[in-house]
Amino acid sequence: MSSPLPPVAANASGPKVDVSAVEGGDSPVKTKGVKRTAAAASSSRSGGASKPKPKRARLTVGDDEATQVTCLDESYRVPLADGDCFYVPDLVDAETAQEWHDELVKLDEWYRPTLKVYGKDVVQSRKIAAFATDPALEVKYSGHPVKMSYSYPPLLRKIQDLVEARLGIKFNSVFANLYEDGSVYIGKHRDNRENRVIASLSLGAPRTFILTHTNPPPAPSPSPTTAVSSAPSVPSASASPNDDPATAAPAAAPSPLLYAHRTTLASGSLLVMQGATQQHWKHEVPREKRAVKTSRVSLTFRQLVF
Ligand SMILES: O=C(O)CCC(=O)C(=O)O
Ligand SMILES: [Fe+2]
Repeated sequence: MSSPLPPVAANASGPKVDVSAVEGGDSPVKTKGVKRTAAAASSSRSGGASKPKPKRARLTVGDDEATQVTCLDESYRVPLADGDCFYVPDLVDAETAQEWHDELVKLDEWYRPTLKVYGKDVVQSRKIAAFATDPALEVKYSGHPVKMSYSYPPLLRKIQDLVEARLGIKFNSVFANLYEDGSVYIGKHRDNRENRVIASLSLGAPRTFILTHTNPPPAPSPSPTTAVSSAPSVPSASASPNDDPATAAPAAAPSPLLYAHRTTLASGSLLVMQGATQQHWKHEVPREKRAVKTSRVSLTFRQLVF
């Protein structure tokens, strides 16, 4: 059985930062974070007579750190309320995507992380493999350090180069997920705001992806006489037949923005989440035991600010 991933930020030697406690959330799946150890931070600098302060995961980042994807055509936008999300259905063709999948599943770096779930250590059934370009970058999932590899396999480097060229930004890490079949899933969660941009490349079996707004507007009233749509994504019911058109309040125009979104991530597709998306939305790849019998790899390229 697959368990969802409850990642939290911390590092081995610095003070612990439990981002999940701050961000809250109604699912057992918490957030993911990053920081550098004092030792790692100093080892990545030249000189360093005075010991630098440990860099801690933060919940907010400055505007100057806000490198975002700006070059994608608006036709790729997923019109989320309070979110900044794009879906490119065909970053690479299906044949290439399958070839990459088949090559990546052979990597030595795959492992099942151990998670703390309600105080107990649980081995996750979904394998992951994590890579970072910066040797100072450390991440914890739920109290356990992620096994991070600091050298990229050539294919992964090639893929990251391609994604970076397409999006016009650089990433400093990639977390790969292996969904061996439809029984493997990732529960509803959000990744923390240190993930300034997450670009997820899907390779192999198509999988359902669900985005849920954490604070949608109230549903419209069921009563036809009092019906006033306050949920912008739901078209408002027409006014009651008794309403005098001259005096009736104008119906609220339905907003084109979404408060929930369900889609299928095609093989070779790229999904980009950035801006305030993680603050206002949760996402998941649900179990599809019957429908999905083959394997999928997602490469989640991350721009982690630390
Ligand atoms: O596999 C996916 O498409 C999503 C993975 C994800 O949400 C994550 O790694 O945080
Ligand atoms: Fe995620």
